[in-house]
Amino acid sequence: MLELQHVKKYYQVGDTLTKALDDVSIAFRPKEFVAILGPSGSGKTTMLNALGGLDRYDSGDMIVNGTSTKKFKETDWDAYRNNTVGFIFQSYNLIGHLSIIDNVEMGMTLSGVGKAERKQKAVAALERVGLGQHINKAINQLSGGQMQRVAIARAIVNDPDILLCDEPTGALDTVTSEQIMQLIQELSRERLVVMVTHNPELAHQYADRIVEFADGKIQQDSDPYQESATSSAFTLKRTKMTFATAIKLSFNNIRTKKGRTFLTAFASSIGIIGVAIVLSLSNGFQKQINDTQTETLSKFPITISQVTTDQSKAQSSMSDSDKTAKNRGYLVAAKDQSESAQHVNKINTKFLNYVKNIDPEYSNNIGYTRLTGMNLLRQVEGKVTAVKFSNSDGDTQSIQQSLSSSSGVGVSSFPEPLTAGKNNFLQSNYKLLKGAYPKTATDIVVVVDSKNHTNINALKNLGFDVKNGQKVDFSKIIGTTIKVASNDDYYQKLPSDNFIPNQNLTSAYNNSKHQLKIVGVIRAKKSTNMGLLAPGIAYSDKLVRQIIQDNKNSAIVQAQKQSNTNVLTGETLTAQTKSQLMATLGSSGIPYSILIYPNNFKDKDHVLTYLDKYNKGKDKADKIIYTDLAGTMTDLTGGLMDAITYVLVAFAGISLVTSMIMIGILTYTSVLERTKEIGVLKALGARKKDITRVFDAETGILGVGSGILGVVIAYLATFPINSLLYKLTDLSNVAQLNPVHALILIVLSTVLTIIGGHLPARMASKKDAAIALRSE
Ligand SMILES: Nc1ncnc2c1ncn2[C@@H]1O[C@H](COP(=O)(O)OP(=O)(O)OP(=O)(O)O)[C@@H](O)[C@H]1O
Repeated sequence: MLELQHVKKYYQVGDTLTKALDDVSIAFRPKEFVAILGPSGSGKTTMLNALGGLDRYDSGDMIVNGTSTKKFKETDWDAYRNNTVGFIFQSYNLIGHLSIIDNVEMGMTLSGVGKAERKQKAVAALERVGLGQHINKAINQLSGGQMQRVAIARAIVNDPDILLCDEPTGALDTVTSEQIMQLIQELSRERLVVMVTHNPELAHQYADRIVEFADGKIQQDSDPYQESATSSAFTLKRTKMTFATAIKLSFNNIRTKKGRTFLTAFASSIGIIGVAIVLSLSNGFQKQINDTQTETLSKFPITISQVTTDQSKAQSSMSDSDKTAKNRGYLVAAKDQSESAQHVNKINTKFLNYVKNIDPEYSNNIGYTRLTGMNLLRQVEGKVTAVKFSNSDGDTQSIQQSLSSSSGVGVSSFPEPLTAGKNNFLQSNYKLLKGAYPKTATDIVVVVDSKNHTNINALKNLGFDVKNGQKVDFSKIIGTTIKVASNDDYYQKLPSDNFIPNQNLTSAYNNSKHQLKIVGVIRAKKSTNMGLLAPGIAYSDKLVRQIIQDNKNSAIVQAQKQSNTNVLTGETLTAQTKSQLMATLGSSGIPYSILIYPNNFKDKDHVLTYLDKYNKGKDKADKIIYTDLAGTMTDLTGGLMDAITYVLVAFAGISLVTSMIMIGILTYTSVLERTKEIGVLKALGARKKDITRVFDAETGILGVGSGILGVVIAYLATFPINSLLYKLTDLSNVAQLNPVHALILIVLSTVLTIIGGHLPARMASKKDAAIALRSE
């Protein structure tokens, strides 16, 4: 039934050659009890391992049931060990972290026997070896003899044809040894039993046949057997461990080392914690920024100025500014960078009408800044005095004006809604501190900042006698009236054809058609945050339009139109300064800049699309370039946030890799620790793949565990982080862990740890079963 033919197995270690099996030929009967005797190191175990398919030999052949094993593949050997052979070892080789039943069932589990059948067979085998009453004990609660009985039950549960025993009583006392020998003798009535022993008495007492070994050779055989050439069909049932079994094995193993596993999972979760916190913070900050943007930046208008900067040109010139050209022996006369990026927007009536036709659903407020001067007169202590709406004490006005007209911040005229009653700019952005919101074109308001300050120059320029820091009661200001004189009343023509302000302002004052009145004091709402209107006086654009209407055909405008010198000062004018002066005098309805206030952040896109449509098919020079300050800021902060996140995630990622290496080391340790178990599993017929699977399952469990642990810790950490951030920055709930990120991180942790543990797992699977079993 089993035969070795000229089997040789040599070990070459350094210079010494050990002939563990030196041309061994021996045949066994299907049912007999063979004892192998011999001195230590004579090759007994080597032969037993060869018979059990645990170890390969250098030459010769083994015949099983008339079939040569020369053509056996790895999986055939696995199946052979699983179906045909049962092993009993001196040191029992039970898997400590599994129950008695699980140990006995393992071989069947590997060959895919169903659960009920497994249980029934395992219980029967345990009863057979006399352990029926101890089934529920843990392995470490059993005596040596009982453990050996479990091992015997495990060996015979699959009813193998061959039982191989390597000094089964070597570790047992005399009485127990006798019992075990009786049991083995009983089993040999149904099958072939080959037992290696050092004990000649026991061998002679129980065995049917004694084979004596020395120096790798059979010295004596008490009952040799000649195998007749039978060739009965010999089929092997393939083994295959299910993933569930792998998980169960690993899970049980992990359970026996709870403390260590927890520490490892915690240590390797630090990477995940790092990444999760970084992500949740950047997530939260981005959200905060977005909220602030939608809330505050949406209040920023889209501005269209007569002179603007072409951002695309400005940027491209910036990016190649660091390239140094070679000395070519000439220089280039070139425009200044900012000048060459300058674009003149041809704002004309057609474009003004286009803007006016914007859908009020998207933007209901359109403001204008104009250069138009107003001839303001006020009666201060009975005397008519020229006053002005201005925040400056000198002539710096124009710089401030052009700045505010291109950014939309700090302007003095407020837009009136396209559709009344809806989305009113003043009412939605400004709080009334006293008085009333303006109703008519001649109603003006005083704007104060969050500290209730207003610009002192604005008050001084209106004829109020105030000192820095002086408190002025609302009642002193509200109700103040100012008159607007027409150009014709305000300016008088000299015989020299030049104009000067009228000496008799009283008649101009009395002739005035427009009486302005300060009706209220307003302050930007908290949610607005942004001083769109400069502290000081704010008036409606409608007022300015009326003044332009009045002055368009005034004498001074007519005269200035004809002349290339300033009709007030006699200065020579360039085309540009002339048109500026004309605008100041109120000659044209074309504003210096247009400010479009979108109703909210989302509507801004619609507004931009609407503006882009105007440019379609137009020449570059005829295009209208707008400035979207809010958009520029959004892009900037978004990009910045992304960059910071990438850097931080990269740092945290390093600790992820560290975790991965750690898991690798841990799996390696585990492989070393479980070498014996690997040997046992192989002896039971586990394939290489199955062994890999067991360790992959273990690292998988560890990966999922550390991923979940990391995510949970990171989630818990967001609470103290948030309360700290709240104390520091007043921002609430900044750190927010995105569930999708959490899930991705768990998957990532699992994948990384499996990768980290896979190499040691592969190593484990390649371990030589015979060597693994010899390990202590
Ligand atoms: N992996 C190995 N590498 C080198 N030599 C080995 C290896 N395994 C076994 N040997 C040698 O092969 C010889 C036979 O060993 P084996 O274990 O088969 O002897 P044994 O008769 O079973 O000894 P014992 O009764 O002490 O268990 C010994 O000299 C041993 O040192």
